[in-house]
Amino acid sequence: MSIVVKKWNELAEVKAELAARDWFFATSGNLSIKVTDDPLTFLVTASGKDKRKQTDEDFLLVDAAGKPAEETNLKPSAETLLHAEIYGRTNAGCVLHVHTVDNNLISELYAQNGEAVFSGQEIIKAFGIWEENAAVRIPIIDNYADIPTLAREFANYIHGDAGAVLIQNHGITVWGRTAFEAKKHLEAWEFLFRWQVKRLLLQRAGLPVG
Ligand SMILES: CSC[C@@H](O)[C@@H](O)C(=O)COP(=O)(O)O
Ligand SMILES: [Zn+2]
Repeated sequence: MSIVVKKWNELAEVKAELAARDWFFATSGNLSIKVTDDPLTFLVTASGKDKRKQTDEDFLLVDAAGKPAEETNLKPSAETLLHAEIYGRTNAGCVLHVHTVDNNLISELYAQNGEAVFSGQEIIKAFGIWEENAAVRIPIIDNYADIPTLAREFANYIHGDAGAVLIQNHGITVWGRTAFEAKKHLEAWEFLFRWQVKRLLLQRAGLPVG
């Protein structure tokens, strides 16, 4: 099996799992997986598709600049530049972007702080952090309509081979060394977002949550 086919299958599996979670509303979301390092190429979702559907036109191979690396009628994701920034600056192997109601609410609630901070949750261990009472923080950036501008701002928050950024009233972009790690981190962030939104509502209702 060629490396492209192997990576295609791996990304298709992650895409199906995120689809099963109903995280691809209204064609939103984009995913990618690195295929080669030198030269850098990665498979990225084709733009504008319903990512819940599985077809043989789901992904296309692009280069370090996010341009198609081979002849195709498909258009790479509108947000391919963000993926390219991550692969160009880190050893990440996979990038996942989803829009959920909870990640949008958290991005709006904490936008003025420039980040959202979470602590006191066992699931934080999914980030490989084992200290008691550890806190995790996710930066929140403005949602520029101009993608090169968004990618430049986003690049300021790419600090390692695994990470995540919330784009205000838009969605989350998560990356990891492997597809497994990226998906694990995405699920952990979405757990924390959902927990916090529910917690705030329960607090508001006067229920005894911390
Ligand atoms: C209705 S989705 C809005 C898009 O602009 C974008 O944010 C998105 O996540 C999907 O775009 P795509 O070009 O299909 O990757
Ligand atoms: Zn998006």
